[in-house]
Amino acid sequence: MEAKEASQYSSIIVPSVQEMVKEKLTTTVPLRYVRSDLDKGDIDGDLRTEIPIIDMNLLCSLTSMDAEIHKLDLACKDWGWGFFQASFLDKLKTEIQDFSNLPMEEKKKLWQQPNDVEGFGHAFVVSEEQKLDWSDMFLLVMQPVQLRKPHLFPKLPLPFRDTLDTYSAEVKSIAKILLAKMASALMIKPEEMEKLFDDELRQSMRINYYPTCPDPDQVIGLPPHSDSTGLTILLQVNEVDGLQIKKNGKCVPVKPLPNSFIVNVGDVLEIITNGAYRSVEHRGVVNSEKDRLSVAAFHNLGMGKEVGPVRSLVERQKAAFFKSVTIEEYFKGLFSRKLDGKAYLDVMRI
Ligand SMILES: O=C(O)CCC(=O)C(=O)O
Ligand SMILES: [Fe+2]
Repeated sequence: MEAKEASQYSSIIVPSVQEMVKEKLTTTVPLRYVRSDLDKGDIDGDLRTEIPIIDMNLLCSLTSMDAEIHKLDLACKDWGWGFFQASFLDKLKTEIQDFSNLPMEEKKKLWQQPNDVEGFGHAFVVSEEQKLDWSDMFLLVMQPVQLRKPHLFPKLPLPFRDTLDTYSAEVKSIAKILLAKMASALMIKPEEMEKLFDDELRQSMRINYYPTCPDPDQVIGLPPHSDSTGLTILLQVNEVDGLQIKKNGKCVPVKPLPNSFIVNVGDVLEIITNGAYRSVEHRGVVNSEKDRLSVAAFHNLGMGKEVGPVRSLVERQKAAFFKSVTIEEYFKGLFSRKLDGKAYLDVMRI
């Protein structure tokens, strides 16, 4: 029942950009990828625009907890983003690279099926006329484990399958720690947050592959969007630039830092915190020299949970700024649209 519901979300099957570039099927950009519809954005070249770095060790130690929670709190209010230190994930990175370079006949076995968004392919393609992104993705629901698709997860090559399994459990526990600290900073009752992100919490992994492009200014790797999740933990796999976030109307490039993740407040957390924390718009740009890889772990509410501002905040602020809907309704609406900045959040606004 649950797995069936999950597979109702789908996206129109599109060509693999990686294949197109590798097979030299194109030396110019096909029209469907030319994004004259998008604003190129003003790049913020000011080196003082520094993304806050949160130290996970400090955050979790009792003595200096207050200062680091305050930093985390400010980062979420002001940016929707932050970094924290973590052990270096060499093995995972190498295995993701190898996985992305599997021969096409192997990848085809893991391709999206009709009426399902999981597997290799793309998401948010809802019409044959729609412009396409200069990227390929591989999407997989990892948690709760009973929602792993039998035709996908068990078919992943070893040792990548085991590495991804371990990574999944680790980032899930990091996400839970961060959510608990955020609840504490906002004076949300701990049990309210715990109940929302309990053992049923859904974690999806999205591996993004951005091939080189003969004319990078004409295309977009991933259009401006905010993540439609609670919390995203993003790893820039091969340390190639390409991620940009929007801050005060300008695009700020996010340099990949070794030993760090990017933590991203998603729309669902903005709703839950009644707007106290803001999801941030970001995009992926490509270049003509180096392929780029990233892996995003999205953490969301489990089946049957309600997305809406938590009671303790609504009581204190005496108003709810967002509607409450079931997570199923929320996703049905989301996947029937193309990615468009923070537009879907406005649909939820009261
Ligand atoms: O590739 C990146 O750095 C960003 C990926 C992203 O925004 C996403 O998967 O939602
Ligand atoms: Fe994103």
